[in-house]
Amino acid sequence: MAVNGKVALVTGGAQGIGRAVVRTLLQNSAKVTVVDMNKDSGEGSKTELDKEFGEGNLAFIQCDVRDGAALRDAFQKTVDKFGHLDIVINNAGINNEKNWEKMIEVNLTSVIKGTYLALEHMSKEHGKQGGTIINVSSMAAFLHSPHQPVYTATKHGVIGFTRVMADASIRGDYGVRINALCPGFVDTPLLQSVELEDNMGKFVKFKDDFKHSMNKFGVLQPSFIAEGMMRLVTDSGLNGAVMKITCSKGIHFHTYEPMSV
Ligand SMILES: NC(=O)C1=CN([C@@H]2O[C@H](COP(=O)(O)OP(=O)(O)OC[C@H]3O[C@@H](n4cnc5c(N)ncnc54)[C@H](O)[C@@H]3O)[C@@H](O)[C@H]2O)C=CC1
Ligand SMILES: CC/C=C\C[C@H](O)/C=C/C=C\C=C\C=C\C(=O)[C@@H](O)C/C=C\CCC(=O)O
Repeated sequence: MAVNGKVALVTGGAQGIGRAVVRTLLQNSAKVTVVDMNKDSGEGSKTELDKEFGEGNLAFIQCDVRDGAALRDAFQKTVDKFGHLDIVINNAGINNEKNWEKMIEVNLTSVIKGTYLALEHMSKEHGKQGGTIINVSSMAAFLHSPHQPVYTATKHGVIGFTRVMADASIRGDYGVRINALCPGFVDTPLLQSVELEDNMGKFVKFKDDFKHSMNKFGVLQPSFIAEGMMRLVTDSGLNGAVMKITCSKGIHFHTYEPMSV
């Protein structure tokens, strides 16, 4: 899929990885809606990006992705404003082992909601033109560690859900490619949460292990993750692939044993 002229919706797009991919999409002449709960970051980011790429290419909608009605409304407003929808990146996520029920709502339940809403606006089963969905997981799903039990569970869930939906898209002829993306450690504000008892709860005592892993495996830049996302958007042969992005191997894909019949 060429990106110029396409319409994208990015959750959690006001900062970090999401902001990096929003900027890359705008660089490639896409129209973008940023859906984020942080009004100040969202409006600040829009002001900066409007200066760089001109007004009329970027919309910001303040929305907590856990609010299903508000998320549905954000998708509809995007189609009303830009005419259609082609790319959805379910990126919003948190690290909060203390309020782990909230974390499941953000990191997994809202990714499921975002995927189903994306299909309503893109799938041929709804008479639409097709598109691409990227659901953001993590390398935490492959290299578990003792301090993020529920975060790890949510990221495993994103992969499992995404792979099944990619199969459903083939069988149902949705015309929509659906991928999971698993970054290693990335230099964003999220990483700071590992130091905080408010986020880590009783697991904060393991923070030195986490920092050891960061030192061992390295920390990536958000722009490199955006590069991986753009490859998933533009390469039509990747439906269902699980992309991994690490310092050691760069952009690569997880290989699964073929299912025995
Ligand atoms: N930073 C890292 O090391 C890694 C991050 N990830 C994942 O990448 C995604 C993005 O993370 P980062 O950019 O690092 O985080 P970040 O904390 O820098 O940015 C997350 C954005 O999502 C927004 N957000 C959070 N909860 C929300 C909600 N309920 N509704 C709407 N917006 C909400 C925040 O306001 C923020 O703008 C997350 O899913 C995270 O789990 C995956 C692997 C590594
Ligand atoms: C407080 C921040 C919260 C979450 C950040 C992030 O989501 C957590 C990441 C957790 C683990 C990252 C692991 C990174 C691993 C690598 O970079 C690999 O090079 C390690 C080598 C092999 C992994 C096994 C495999 O590839 O299957």
